[in-house]
Amino acid sequence: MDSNVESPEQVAYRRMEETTRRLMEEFKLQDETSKSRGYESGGLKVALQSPHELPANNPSMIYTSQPRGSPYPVECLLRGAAAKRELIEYPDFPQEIYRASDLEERAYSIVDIPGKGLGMVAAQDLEPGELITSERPLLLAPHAISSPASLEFNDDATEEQQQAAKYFEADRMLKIAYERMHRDDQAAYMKLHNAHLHDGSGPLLGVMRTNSYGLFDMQGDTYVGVFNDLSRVNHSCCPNTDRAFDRAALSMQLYAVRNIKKGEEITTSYCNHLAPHAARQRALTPYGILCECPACVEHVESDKNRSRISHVRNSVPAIVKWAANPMLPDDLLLAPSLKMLELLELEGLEATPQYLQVLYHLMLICSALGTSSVNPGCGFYMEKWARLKRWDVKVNPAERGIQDLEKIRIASLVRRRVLMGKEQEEAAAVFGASNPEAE
Ligand SMILES: C[S@@+](CC[C@H](N)C(=O)[O-])C[C@H]1O[C@@H](n2cnc3c(N)ncnc32)[C@H](O)[C@@H]1O
Repeated sequence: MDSNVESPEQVAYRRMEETTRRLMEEFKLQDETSKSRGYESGGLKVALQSPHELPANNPSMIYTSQPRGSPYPVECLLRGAAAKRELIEYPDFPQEIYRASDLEERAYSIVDIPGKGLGMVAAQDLEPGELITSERPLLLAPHAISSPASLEFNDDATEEQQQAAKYFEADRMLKIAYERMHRDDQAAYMKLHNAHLHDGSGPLLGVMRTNSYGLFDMQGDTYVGVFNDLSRVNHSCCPNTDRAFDRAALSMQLYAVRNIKKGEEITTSYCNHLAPHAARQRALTPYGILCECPACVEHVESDKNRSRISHVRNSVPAIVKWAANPMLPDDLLLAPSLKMLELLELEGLEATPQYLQVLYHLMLICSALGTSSVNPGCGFYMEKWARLKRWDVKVNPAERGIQDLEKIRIASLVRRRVLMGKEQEEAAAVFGASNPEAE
């Protein structure tokens, strides 16, 4: 190899040094902590003490590799001692995970995708709910790092100067974290795509802004992470996967939300993909993406469909009322729910809460109607729902599902007029005297 040719990492380092020099000159900075003529930074005190020795309201940035002692740690940049404490005191933290590269067979590979750079494709057929990979970030930091609140500006500082100073400070903070990272992780970070080469972001911030996913909220900050493989997944407004962050293992899980064929591209959403086309395009512009997914190509029709879908609400109380009232037709809720499911699948919106909500409604409706009268029946929708719902980190799906199913079971007995003595009492307790069957 020609030794005069710079590697991508060397180019990135050189650019980082150039940016640093230019900004040091522009703001007359003497060293990292000195006061400049244009602005003063209070954000760069580095705390190396144990979090237990620092007061909870200590504003210093904490640089820490977590989980400590793990062969596969995450370089974390945390805002204050309380944030570090909250991170490491999370229930069951730390759970160890495998690196995808340690596994003999991976469910995906990273390849060139025409017009999109690199991307992830399925190395095998995948089913809805199937885990594709679980990966720890290379670097974790507060989302708001690119606008440090601790900067104070002179009155005559222009907006442009203020923006440049914010990006500069952010890159300096990221540089400290970067220098603590393992060499392999540094190289992997620098190889990632940077869509912010010309807007004043330093190279580390540019990579972070291009490749990070939101992970969780802690102490009023949203934390984001940059990944080695997961950051290679390209965007689609009809994504075939969804993501869930496991805090105990400090890792992001990527799972299929519909059938994915071997060789098919694996996609995720970088924005609110239920929003109208124009809003999505605005959100994707900083990534340099002109999305050509089916929803963007046919955006007039798709916007109408997505607007209808965005109005899907929790209808469990209405379903229970219908189930307990035999005067109402059997297909009152079944037909519109089936149509809504079809629309969601047509739009490729399986990675939305609305999809789960409609599957759940169908599960309850079919349960009330009895398995024999509906095809494919309650079990079919329940299985689909449960496969995706198990990734929901917020709710214990088993508990909620069982409670609602119990209500529906009683309501459907009312509907089918097959109530026994004890069930009549239960129905009276659930539906009160307004229910003719329970009186
Ligand atoms: C997080 S990276 C994804 C991996 C990237 N393709 C790479 O080569 O490393 C985001 C960048 O990928 C490209 N990208 C992602 N989704 C795209 C899409 N739907 N169409 C075109 N380019 C896309 C854009 O250049 C974007 O800035």
